[in-house]
Amino acid sequence: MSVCVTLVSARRAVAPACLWAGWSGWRKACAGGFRLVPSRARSGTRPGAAGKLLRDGEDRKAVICVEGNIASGKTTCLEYFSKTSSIEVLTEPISKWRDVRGHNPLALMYQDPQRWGITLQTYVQLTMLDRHLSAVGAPVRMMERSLFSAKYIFVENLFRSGKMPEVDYAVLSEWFDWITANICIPVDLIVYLQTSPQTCHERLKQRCREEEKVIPLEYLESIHQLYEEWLIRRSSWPVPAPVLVIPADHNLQRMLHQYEENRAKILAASL
Ligand SMILES: Nc1ncnc2c1ncn2[C@@H]1O[C@H](COP(=O)(O)OP(=O)(O)O)[C@@H](O)[C@H]1O
Ligand SMILES: Nc1ccn([C@H]2C[C@H](O)[C@@H](COP(=O)(O)O)O2)c(=O)n1
Repeated sequence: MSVCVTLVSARRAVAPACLWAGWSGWRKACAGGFRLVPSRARSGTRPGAAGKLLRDGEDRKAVICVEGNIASGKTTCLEYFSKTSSIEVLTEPISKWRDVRGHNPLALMYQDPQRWGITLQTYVQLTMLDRHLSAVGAPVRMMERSLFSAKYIFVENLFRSGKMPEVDYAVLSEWFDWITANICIPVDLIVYLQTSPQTCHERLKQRCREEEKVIPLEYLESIHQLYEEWLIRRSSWPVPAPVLVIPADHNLQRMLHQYEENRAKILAASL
């Protein structure tokens, strides 16, 4: 008999009604949530999974994370692949970052990173974990960014640039280390959309997201350097999966052509 640890998804974390209803009410409320089971019994399924909690039934699905600088074209790439029936895309939960119970931590972070960086990044960590653990119907899950880039790129950038106090960085790092030590976050392929910071700056201005109007070119240059250190030079943090680099400074037509050219390599992650 396998021992199952049942946790509730972030969407169900606060459930006062079922707490009052006792254990059976709790079980009922959790029925639509997810189960994390110890991977001990199937430690052969994924490297590094042994002993960690694994989302029940999801371990056989391929996970592709599309990484890249702000406005590098990740959403556009995901939109293109969303037309493939075997792929289910999961965009970044940015609408949540712009509205958590009426507050906008993304805007606050850009206004005052020293004060609000920890607030945004704690919430990003939670919502990205939720994305990684969410159920998908299709055999391939294509995600925009990952729990890993949230920590290795954005938290790191805030800290290194002196905009995050050391204690905030320490607390976020403790959370990240606990999550990755105890929960299996499988990634089979990273697709890195490699752009110049200048291209991103142009696309950012064109997209014109209100919160991002304050972003200078230097910010995009720092994010770019961190991505290059992580995925190209491999000199900073562990890379959780093979990396497919797609040069992404080209116009849209040429990018779509490149996506088509790389389709087989991308889908090979699911074989
Ligand atoms: N290859 C491209 N050439 C020109 N503009 C692009 C290209 N790809 C995306 N865009 C535009 O650039 C902006 C940012 O693209 P988006 O896909 O939202 O980036 P991301 O999701 O990485 O932030 C959007 O306005 C989008 O329409
Ligand atoms: N961990 C993160 C992830 C994203 N952001 C910011 C950067 C952008 O302003 C926005 C969404 O990014 P995009 O998908 O457009 O590249 O969220 C952050 O601050 N921290």
